[in-house]
Amino acid sequence: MTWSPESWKNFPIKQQPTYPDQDVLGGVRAKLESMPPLVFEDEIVKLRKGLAEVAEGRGFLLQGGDCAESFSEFSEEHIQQMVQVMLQMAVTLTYAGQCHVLKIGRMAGQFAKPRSADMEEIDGVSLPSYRGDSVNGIEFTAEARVPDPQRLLDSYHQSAVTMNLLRALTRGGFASLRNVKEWNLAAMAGGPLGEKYGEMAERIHESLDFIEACGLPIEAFASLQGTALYTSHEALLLDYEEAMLREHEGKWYDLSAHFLWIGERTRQLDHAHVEFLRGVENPIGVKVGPAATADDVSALMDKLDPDKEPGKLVFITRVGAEGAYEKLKSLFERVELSGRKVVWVCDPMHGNTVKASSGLKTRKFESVVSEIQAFFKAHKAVGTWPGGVHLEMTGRNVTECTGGAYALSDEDLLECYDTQCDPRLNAAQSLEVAFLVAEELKNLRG
Ligand SMILES: O=C[C@H](O)[C@H](O)COP(=O)(O)O
Ligand SMILES: C=C(OP(=O)(O)O)C(=O)O
Ligand SMILES: [Mn+2]
Repeated sequence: MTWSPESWKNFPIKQQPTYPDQDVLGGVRAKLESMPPLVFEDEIVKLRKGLAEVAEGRGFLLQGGDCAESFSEFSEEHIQQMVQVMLQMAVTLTYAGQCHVLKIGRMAGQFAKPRSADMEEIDGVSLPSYRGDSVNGIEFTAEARVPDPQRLLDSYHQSAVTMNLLRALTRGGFASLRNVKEWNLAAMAGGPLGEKYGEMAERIHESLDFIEACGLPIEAFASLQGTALYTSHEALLLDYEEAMLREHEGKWYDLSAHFLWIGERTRQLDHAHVEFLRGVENPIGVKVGPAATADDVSALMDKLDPDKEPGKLVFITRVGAEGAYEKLKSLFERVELSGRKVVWVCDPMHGNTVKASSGLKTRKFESVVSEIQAFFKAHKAVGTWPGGVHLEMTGRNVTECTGGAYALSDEDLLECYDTQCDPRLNAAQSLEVAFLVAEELKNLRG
């Protein structure tokens, strides 16, 4: 069947809100269609080129951000801290891992959540689950949990403001490599990770002094003056995504973000999400869970990347630490046999969610690290390239995942557990992951 912006409507669809009034939704869709785009075609083309380099083994992708952005946690400080920790992680991977790094935030549009259960029960009261701020409210009341289309417009506006700030923060000044020492977050200062980073930043600073002393002014290198931080989210709400499509030279771009991914719960071949995303020019990610077979992966490649273009398709594996090596190896082998170049990214978060004694969702730092190590080991065995990591993280000093250099315990979780949905690595844990990944990259070369 031929693709059209609306062809997804002919397919079954999962994880969608049921809006009480379709006319209100229609009005919101029309309004979104008339809005300016959040990103531009040329940026998407540039990202695809960057991802093609990663697919060929000449770069590494760092993708990260909140599990769910929210209306209430929105502030300049929150965004700046997220950018800051991503800059710290990227420079760590570049310097210690000696690898060019492409950065994508789960930012400026990550508002919709697929859920394991349709209903949530507390003290015998059962209400529809919270599905992200672009769908309904997190408060446990019947009123808040009714899906409201106006929230799509609110999330569009918050994304636009976030985008504006991201562009300002990454264009120059703050993101210039000359500021490498200033990126060290206050929350980490004095701690083991802050110190480790500080020492590395000092060495980078000295290298820049040396280059300038050789007569090469740093200002002459655009790539050291600022950086590119692309945006991404799960393309879950297809009414929103369709309204953000724009046609350019006969091709369709989803201008709600640079990079879009299909979640583990909505990647069925004959369903609406795969249908919608097969028609857009953006690079596409697909989450790949523990039950995925090599046949599933193979069929997804045929459907989403029929022209076999490196940089188009990104598989984000999230199989869980247990048995990860064997599962991943069989997937990598199949793709290698097909002769295709896809980007393989490790999401060590979503297969490792457990319940703490308090009942809170958490993830153990050691499981996160173990899945990343299995990912690298399996790539080494097959001869394929470990293209990147995908993390749920924040620049704030939250207590949502246990373990790490500060050895957070189950009891510590209650101190600052702020997530809207899944537990995030805090700033120090995120940087610790970056140092460990840098080590893996170095070993791979060595
Ligand atoms: O972020 C991913 C999913 O939306 C999330 O893990 C689902 O959480 P749940 O299992 O609590 O519904
Ligand atoms: C929903 C998510 O993940 P998954 O589809 O892998 O469960 C996510 O990344 O927020
Ligand atoms: Mn999540």
